[in-house]
Amino acid sequence: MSGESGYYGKRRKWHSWGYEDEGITPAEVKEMAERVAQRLNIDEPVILPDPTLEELVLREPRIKIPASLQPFCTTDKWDRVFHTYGKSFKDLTKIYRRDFDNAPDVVAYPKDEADIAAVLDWCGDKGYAAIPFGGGSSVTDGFGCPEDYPGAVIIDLGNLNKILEVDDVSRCALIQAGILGPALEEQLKPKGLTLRHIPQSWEFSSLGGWIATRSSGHYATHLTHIDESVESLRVVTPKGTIENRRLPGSGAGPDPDRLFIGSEGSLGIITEAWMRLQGRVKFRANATITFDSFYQGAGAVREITQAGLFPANARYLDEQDAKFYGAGDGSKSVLLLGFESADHPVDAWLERGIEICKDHGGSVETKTGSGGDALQSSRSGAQGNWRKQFRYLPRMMHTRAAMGVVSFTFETAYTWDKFESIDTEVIRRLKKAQEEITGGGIVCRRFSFLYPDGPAPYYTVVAPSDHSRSLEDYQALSDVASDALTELGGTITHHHAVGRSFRPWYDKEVDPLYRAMLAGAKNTIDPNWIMNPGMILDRPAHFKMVG
Ligand SMILES: Cc1cc2nc3c(=O)[nH]c(=O)nc-3n(C[C@H](O)[C@H](O)[C@H](O)COP(=O)(O)OP(=O)(O)OC[C@H]3O[C@@H](n4cnc5c(N)ncnc54)[C@H](O)[C@@H]3O)c2cc1C
Repeated sequence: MSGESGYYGKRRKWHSWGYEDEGITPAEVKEMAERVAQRLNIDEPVILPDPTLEELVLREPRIKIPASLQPFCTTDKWDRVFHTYGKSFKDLTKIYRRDFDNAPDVVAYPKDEADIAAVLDWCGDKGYAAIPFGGGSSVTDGFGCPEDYPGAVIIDLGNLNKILEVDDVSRCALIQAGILGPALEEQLKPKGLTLRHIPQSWEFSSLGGWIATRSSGHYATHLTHIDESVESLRVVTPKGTIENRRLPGSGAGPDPDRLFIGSEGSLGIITEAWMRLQGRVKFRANATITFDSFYQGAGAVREITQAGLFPANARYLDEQDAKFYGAGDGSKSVLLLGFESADHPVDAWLERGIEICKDHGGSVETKTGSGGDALQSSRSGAQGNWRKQFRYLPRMMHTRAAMGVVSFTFETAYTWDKFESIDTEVIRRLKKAQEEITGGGIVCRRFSFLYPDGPAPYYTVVAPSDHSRSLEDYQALSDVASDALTELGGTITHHHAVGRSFRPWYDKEVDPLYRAMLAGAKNTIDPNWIMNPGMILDRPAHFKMVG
């Protein structure tokens, strides 16, 4: 059973991104480390070797698996290690520090809802934490087990990986929640349909994880969040199963799906979803446009979004970000603008977008319309480099942890009226903190998603450090960013979820009375507070086990 659950039936690396049989060569690691070291003026980075399973010390499992659950539950070391962490900089640094003090006690690989219900019953009886696991790509500490629980059980949904039904009249499909991005699209392709929800973590993230974290995918505008593609959900909770009705829209009270979308495993386990689909893309048109300054191009991007053009792609990178992704030479901000359709040519939309950019002083570097090979052009030049790095960089992200530099991203959203003032202040505070804490570093940003009323800026922070303090330096810098966003009026997360990492700031962002109302809902369906403790809400101090 160990590690072989899931559609592809093969093991993934537990200390980095990718399958075990996919090699990142030592030369690639060295090249990446040298590039980062050069940009941060580090003379000779010390690159730690990859950790091995043998050298890790785990505490003994604190709990015993009942006989009825043994066929799909395990305490094997590999399984406990693989499911200890997500993939944030903090996680990867702890992995390279060989710190597995808080590994889960048991990992369950349920085949169906009956197995899930049986595990939840067991956890409910004993007070063990029950923690759902989709693709494991959480970057916000989505799985950590609280110390005050007598045991922690990870529920890996990798065996729930099928498309169960396709309604091609309404263009929807019933899909199991544990399916990863590639398997989902593979199974839809013969029907000529697509979900077209492609976060950067697509290869190793699941439908249930996307819904539980309100992820954002391929579309820079319009169908940005997974929320818009959910038609209805089925959720197994400790108190029973909730199945919502399939409806294209409804005015019947608060939306019952919405409570679970973004609940991060704290209310129950999403097992199936009817998802709205689309035809596969036939027409594309795209252009690369440069601007002398980030704020100049931001004006163009705002006007495009407010004109109702809804580009599929409108990644707008500042000078440093463009250089980092190979989309520019570091002297200009770069807008990668793209339109697509399964039904009609989109050249008119691109032309209007370009017109707006030119009004704001933009220069068109490349352009391909529906008549040309827009697919090919999105795979070459600035567009292609960005696309390639977008897929390749996750495979290399452990390098930064291995070399002891600080490297993390964070994202937010706020309204356009506050854009320049918040952005300037966030960068000012981060640069000051970098001077004080790490003696310098890089801060760059892009717009990853756009709304008519505001952008979702995405910041990358890289700073020199060393193995003895990189985690502490990361936390100090990340706290500065989180404090700034909360104080200045942005959200603490646009699409990476709250997790345990951003709970203190989420608690400030959301009205206390609303959180009390959520706690009431949780108490009804999870009276022993076993579901992913610490996510969104904390178990009340006066809590007593029931049942
Ligand atoms: C390299 C990289 C790139 C990323 N790019 C993006 C991006 O472009 N857009 C974006 O939105 N995010 C991105 N992320 C963050 C992450 O991929 C998303 O949060 C994703 O939605 C998590 O899906 P998952 O299946 O991996 O969930 P997991 O990491 O397995 O779980 C995330 C949380 O959801 C809970 N959960 C998982 N499945 C279920 C379920 N079926 N029912 C209830 N709760 C569940 C877990 O308990 C956990 O708390 C990225 C992460 C990495 C490492």
